[in-house]
Amino acid sequence: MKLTQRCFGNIAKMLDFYSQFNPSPLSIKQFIDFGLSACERKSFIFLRKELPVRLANIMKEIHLLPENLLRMRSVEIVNDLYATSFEEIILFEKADVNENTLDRFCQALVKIRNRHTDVVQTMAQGVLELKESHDVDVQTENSIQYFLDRFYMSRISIRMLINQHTLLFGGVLDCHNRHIGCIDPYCDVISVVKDAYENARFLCDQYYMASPELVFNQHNEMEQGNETKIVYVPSHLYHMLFELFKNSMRAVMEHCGSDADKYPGLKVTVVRGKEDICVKMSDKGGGIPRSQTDNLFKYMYSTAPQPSKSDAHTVPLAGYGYGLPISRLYARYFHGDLILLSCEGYGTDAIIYLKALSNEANELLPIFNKTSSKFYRALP
Ligand SMILES: O=C(O)CCCOc1c(F)cc(-c2c(C(=O)NCc3ccc(C(=O)O)cc3)noc2-c2cc(Cl)c(O)cc2O)cc1F
Repeated sequence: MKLTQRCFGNIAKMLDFYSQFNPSPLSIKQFIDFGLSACERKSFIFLRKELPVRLANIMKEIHLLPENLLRMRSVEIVNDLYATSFEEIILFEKADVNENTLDRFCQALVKIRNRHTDVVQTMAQGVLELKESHDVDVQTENSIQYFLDRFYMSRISIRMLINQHTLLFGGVLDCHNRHIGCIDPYCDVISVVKDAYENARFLCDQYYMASPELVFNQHNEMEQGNETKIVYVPSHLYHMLFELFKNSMRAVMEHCGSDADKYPGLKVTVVRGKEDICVKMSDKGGGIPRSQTDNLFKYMYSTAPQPSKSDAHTVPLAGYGYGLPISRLYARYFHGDLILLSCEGYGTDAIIYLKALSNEANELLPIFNKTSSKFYRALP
């Protein structure tokens, strides 16, 4: 049954009910403390409210999108996915808290996570459909940028809650693994840097038959001489680093030309400060003009046609163009950031800022309210 028919049912009322609550941001410290106590019942009681609140908040924004975007086939598909998942979660609202309910809840979360696997690509397809069918003015482009940053941040946060619950209580217990869900309390930053480098280098070698070397150093202001460790989600850090390595390698190889016999190395500096952990990646890839740097973070600007399967080997470092904006969202999700400092004619520095202290690494969540909806109301 299409969303529109369902929406006039009780979903609309339930959406209004749950969207009146603000999402409750958790810090990495709270994720860790909760994970160490590992009480499935408490987690269930928290999530059966928090997940519908987060889903309803972003669904209300989807419904405020400009008509011509909302009517794109791919956006309707995403809308339906969210409505289906919202319906499934609110079924647990008044369920008895027993073994059977807890098992069914875990299964429902896994089903929802799988259902939403391709939402980033599907939304990108929706933006492409809009670009190909309508003229998009600057105001609409800005509202799409505003929405997608909030939409993808919401998706990162919902998947974080689902992953924590299913990893902690989903039955696959690995007592040797010191991780708390998807969080590593002792994440070694340099080892994630090396992993991301090796994998990006593999793609670079495949296409360019060569790749820049990695030169790294670290400075620990708080514990002189010690390696920099952080309480963090390794997969988030890996995602950011892999994207930055791909971009730096592409710039260096294109700038120096594939016949060069030597390529300037990529320099990575990891610094542990009192408040921040910084990972700076410096390349000599020729850089981009300051006037163009912001465009790299724009969804509309970088929405490239999907790399077709046949020529997927041609530009392996290019994805859907969403790599950088979403990497910045991962950094911002726990109150960090990702910035680009390019010197045209020389090269580019990219800096990832992370919160050094887990009690300061709070989720940054979009909140649906009068302010945010005013942003959309002005649209045609
Ligand atoms: O498809 C994807 O997902 C990857 C999408 C992204 O693809 C790009 C890419 F990997 C690398 C660059 C690039 C260039 C370049 O290309 N310089 C040549 C030119 C000179 C002038 C102008 C101009 O005047 O406009 C534009 C480019 N220079 O520095 C960078 C660069 C960019 C980032 Cl984000 C980074 O972390 C490190 C870098 O070295 C641009 C990309 F766009």
